[in-house]
Amino acid sequence: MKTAIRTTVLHKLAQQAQPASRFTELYQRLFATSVWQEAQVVAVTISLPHELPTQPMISQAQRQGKLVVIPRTVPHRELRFYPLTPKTCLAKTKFGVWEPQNGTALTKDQIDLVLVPGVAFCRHNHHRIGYGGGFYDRFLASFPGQTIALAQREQVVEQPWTPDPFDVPVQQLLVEDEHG
Ligand SMILES: Nc1nc2c(c(=O)[nH]1)N(C=O)[C@@H](CNc1ccc(C(=O)N[C@@H](CCC(=O)O)C(=O)O)cc1)CN2
Ligand SMILES: Nc1ncnc2c1ncn2[C@@H]1O[C@H](COP(=O)(O)OP(=O)(O)OP(=O)(O)O)[C@@H](O)[C@H]1O
Repeated sequence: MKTAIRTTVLHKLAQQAQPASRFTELYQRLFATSVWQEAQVVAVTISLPHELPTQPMISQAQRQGKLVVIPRTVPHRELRFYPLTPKTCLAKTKFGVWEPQNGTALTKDQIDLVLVPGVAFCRHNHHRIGYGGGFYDRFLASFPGQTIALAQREQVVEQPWTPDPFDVPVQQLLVEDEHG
C-alpha cells in the first residue's frame, strides 16, 4: 500500500517543477507557528526539483538568526545534520541531493525543529511516506524536538493506510491552500 501511494504521488509530482511563488502563503503559515518562532536550530533539506522548494525557509531562518542544518546520509541509512553556512561545501550524491562535506554534525538534542520531507502524507494521522530509505523514520525514532511537514496538495492522502511499526508521524502538517 505504501509503495503504491509512493509511486502514484511521485508520478503526479514529476509532471511539474515547483515555483516557490506558488507556496508563499504556505511558508507564511510556517513562519507564524510558535514552533518556528521559538526554534533556534532548524533542520531542512536542500530540495530536489519536484519537491516543495526549501530555499525560502532557509533564507527566512538565516535572516531571523537561526542556525540552519542540513542532512548528510551516512552508512546504515542514518542522517547527520551539519550547519549550512557560507563555508559549507556541498556535493551531489548518487541519489541526486546536495549534501554537506565539512563542518561538525549536531547531536539530536541540539536541533529544535525538523522540517520533514516526504512524498506523501496522511491528512488524518500525519503519517508520512518517503523515498523508502527509512532515513527520517530512523532519525525521528529518538528525536526529542519538534517536527513539521509542508505538503503540496498532490501529496496529501485522504485514506489512511496501515503504518509500519517504525513509521513516525509528524507533529504538524501544513497543507497548501488549507487553513487551520
Ligand atoms: N531533498 C531531499 N534531501 C534528502 C531527503 C529527501 O527526501 N529530500 N532524504 C530523505 O530521506 C534523505 C536522502 N534520502 C534518500 C532516499 C533514498 C535513497 C536511495 O534509495 N538510495 C539508493 C541509491 C540511489 C542511487 O544509486 O541512485 C540506495 O541506497 O540503494 C537515498 C537517499 C536526505 N536528504
Ligand atoms: N527506526 C528504525 N530502525 C530500523 N530500521 C528502520 C527504522 N525505521 C525504518 N527502518 C527501515 O527503513 C526501511 C524503509 O522504511 P520506509 O519504507 O518506511 O521509508 P520511508 O518512510 O519511505 O523513508 P524516509 O523515512 O527516508 O523518508 C524499512 O525497511 C525499515 O525496516
